[in-house]
Amino acid sequence: MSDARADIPYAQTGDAEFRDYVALLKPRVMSLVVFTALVGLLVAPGTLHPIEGLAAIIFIALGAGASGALNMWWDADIDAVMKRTARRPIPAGKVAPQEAMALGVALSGLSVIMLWLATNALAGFLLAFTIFFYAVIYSMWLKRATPQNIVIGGAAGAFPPMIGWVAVTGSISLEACLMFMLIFMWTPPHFWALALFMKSDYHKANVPMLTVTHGRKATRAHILVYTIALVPFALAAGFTSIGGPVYLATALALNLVFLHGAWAIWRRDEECAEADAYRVEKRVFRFSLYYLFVHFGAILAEAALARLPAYAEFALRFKILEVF
Ligand code: HEM
Ligand SMILES: CC(C)=CCC/C(C)=C/CC/C(C)=C/COP(=O)(O)OP(=O)(O)O
Repeated sequence: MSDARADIPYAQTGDAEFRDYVALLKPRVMSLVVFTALVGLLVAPGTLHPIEGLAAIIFIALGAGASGALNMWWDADIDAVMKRTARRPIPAGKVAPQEAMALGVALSGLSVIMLWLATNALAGFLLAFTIFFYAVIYSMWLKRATPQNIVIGGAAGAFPPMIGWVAVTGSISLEACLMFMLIFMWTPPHFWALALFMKSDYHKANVPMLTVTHGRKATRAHILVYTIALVPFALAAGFTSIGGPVYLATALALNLVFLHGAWAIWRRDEECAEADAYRVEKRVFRFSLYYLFVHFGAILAEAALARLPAYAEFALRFKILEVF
């Protein structure tokens, strides 16, 4: 393992603002993490007191943020040379690397302990494992070691809905595993579509992303293969307690569009892709975010529909009581 951040002199401007510390927590990626964790928590069988549920989501978000800060601390040297990341708080000289590390460690400890206390030990353990996986296994080890970095490392981002589910039930189920697999199999096409139009960044930073090590043609083929492998997991969830007709119809449509995009990426000739500024690749990357968001939205919609009769009965009884 190479020493990533050893003695890199980041000029400190000393003018860190609150928003720089927020940026360390990778808030935009956190939004999807929070949403998927929230869905896991809301659709799990059983109930959590609303205050406990809110606390669980806040601590999962804090844990995700903590792992983001640790990732930015470790990867500051990479971030400094990539155009997309050069303005992050550490390479920009706003926040000292040690400060980011301290924030990451402190928030990790706090979020894990608080999630444990608010819900249960297994949820706390899974959050700790997820932070460890993203910060240590992915950032410190795999990212600089193998082009399979994001395939294995992607597991970190797949845990949040499982953590939400476990926070309620205290155990792992088939449904929790399918939500995990949905994100796990989705991550490679999500990321490689982006890497196709960001190749020079990773090349410059010497990060062994698939585009750099195996070339663009191989990356295009990998996107197609992983998208095909993703489909059965996405559809299988429709036949469990978190699925139903709304989910299945939505998943079918989303997967057809995603497959079509992956196919279009695979079919592309490099010269024509470059000539039209990677429009297809950019479209597939943007669609990947929509894909995941809407899948989890459909899971939530199924849960709401399933609970509708109970709510209706409650409302009806309430009205009848009012009459008498
Ligand atoms: C190892 C796995 C992953 C890698 C390498 C990766 C990489 C990236 C990169 C490089 C971006 C562009 C960010 C930017 O423009 O600064 C991005 C965007 C994004 N990713 Fe991922 N991602 C991964 C997994 C995930 C997971 C699991 C989620 C959520 C469940 C996720 C959610 C997002 C979101 C919401 C954005 C859009 C952020 C924005 O608006 O800029 N990603 N991802
Ligand atoms: C609950 C919890 C701890 C969740 C956190 C897990 C999580 C959101 C993982 C996502 C992985 C991710 C965004 C990788 C980005 O790769 P990168 O870091 O190489 O991207 P970069 O080049 O933008 O830094």
